[in-house]
Amino acid sequence: MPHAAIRKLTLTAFRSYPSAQVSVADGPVVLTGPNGAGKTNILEALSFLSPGRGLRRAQLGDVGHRAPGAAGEAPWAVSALVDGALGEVRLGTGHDPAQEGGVRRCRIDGEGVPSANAFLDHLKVLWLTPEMDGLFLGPPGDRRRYLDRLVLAVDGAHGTRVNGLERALRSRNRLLEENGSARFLEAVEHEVAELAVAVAAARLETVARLGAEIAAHRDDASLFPFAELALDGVVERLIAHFPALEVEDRYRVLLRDNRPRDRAAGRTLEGPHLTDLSVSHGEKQLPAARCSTGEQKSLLIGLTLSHARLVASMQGFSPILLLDDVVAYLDSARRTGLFEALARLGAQAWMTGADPAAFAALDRAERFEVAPGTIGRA
Ligand SMILES: Nc1ncnc2c1ncn2[C@@H]1O[C@H](COP(=O)(O)OP(=O)(O)OP(=O)(O)O)[C@@H](O)[C@H]1O
Repeated sequence: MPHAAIRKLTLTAFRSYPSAQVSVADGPVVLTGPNGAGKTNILEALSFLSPGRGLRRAQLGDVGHRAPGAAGEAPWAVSALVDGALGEVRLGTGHDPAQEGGVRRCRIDGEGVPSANAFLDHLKVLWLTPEMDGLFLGPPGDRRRYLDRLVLAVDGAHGTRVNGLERALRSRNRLLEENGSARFLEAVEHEVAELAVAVAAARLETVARLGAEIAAHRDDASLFPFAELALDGVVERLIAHFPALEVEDRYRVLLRDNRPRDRAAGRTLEGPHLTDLSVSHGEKQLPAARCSTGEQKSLLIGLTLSHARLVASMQGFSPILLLDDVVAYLDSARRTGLFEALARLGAQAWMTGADPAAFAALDRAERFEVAPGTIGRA
């Protein structure tokens, strides 16, 4: 299967790098170096080649390089020469606090584009980071965000839908607070319901596709357990029982009936903005939250691989995978299993770790040594 590949990455005033450049023939790419050297910063730069706030969910003003003792926010930029789904392209993104306020600027071959959504036509970037280890034990909001990233990689319009729903809900909450007229409330609830059904339906569709992808590869799940996924939310339940048009009507009635309760609470208490993604260990039939730490981590690796396969089969093009500190944790059989799975997937994977020995079994890798502020071939 053809795959997206970063050929050259250029960082300007990005995190610990005043400036840096990495050229890669194809990959996989291994970044090693001591703790705090700047390995994750490179993956974060690559994660800005997709919509959103990157793999750290950073504030744009925190990303610019700050010399020791320097104050204020610095402008930063990431530029990448990419072999993407539509051929070779240069993607650029960055932020200048003096000019753009809270907006990340994006360019394709030097031409400004409205947002990083436009990058999705060229490549998808998926990631797994140590911060995600707590996903199954953390608040539903984290799982919802994770779910929406899963959906976004296969359905580029999903981010716009989710943002639209959030905006419409804010309008409804404001109208409730200000005792707005019933006519205005009805109009905004109409919009909320329409977007809510679209968001829930897109999530359900991706979860179903991902479930089918996981089921198709269940037999190779001995190293990374297979997950069972379900969505827990009011609109998702309605979709399971009623035709789409009726779901919208029923949710609108629910919103109308809930007005006094929601006004008192200061927010909308039911809807897809509160949906949870439930994940279980398929073989053990155990909720992921009750699995061991190692099992939870393996479940996430299995999910990441399945998602990458789904994205590849839907786009006919493998995504870029960013695996931060994933390999060191695995025993040698699982390391080899992961390397083999990545090779089968044919995706360009960027992997980090403090110890180069953890990547010894990886064939054909391009290896880089990272030290504070610099990156060079190992
Ligand atoms: N805006 C910034 N300006 C300058 N340096 C920064 C900025 N943001 C983060 N850093 C520095 O980047 C370093 C962390 O880099 P990074 O997280 O990439 O390390 P790492 O190599 O992945 O480490 P580990 O192996 O511990 O995960 C820290 O020393 C931090 O101070």
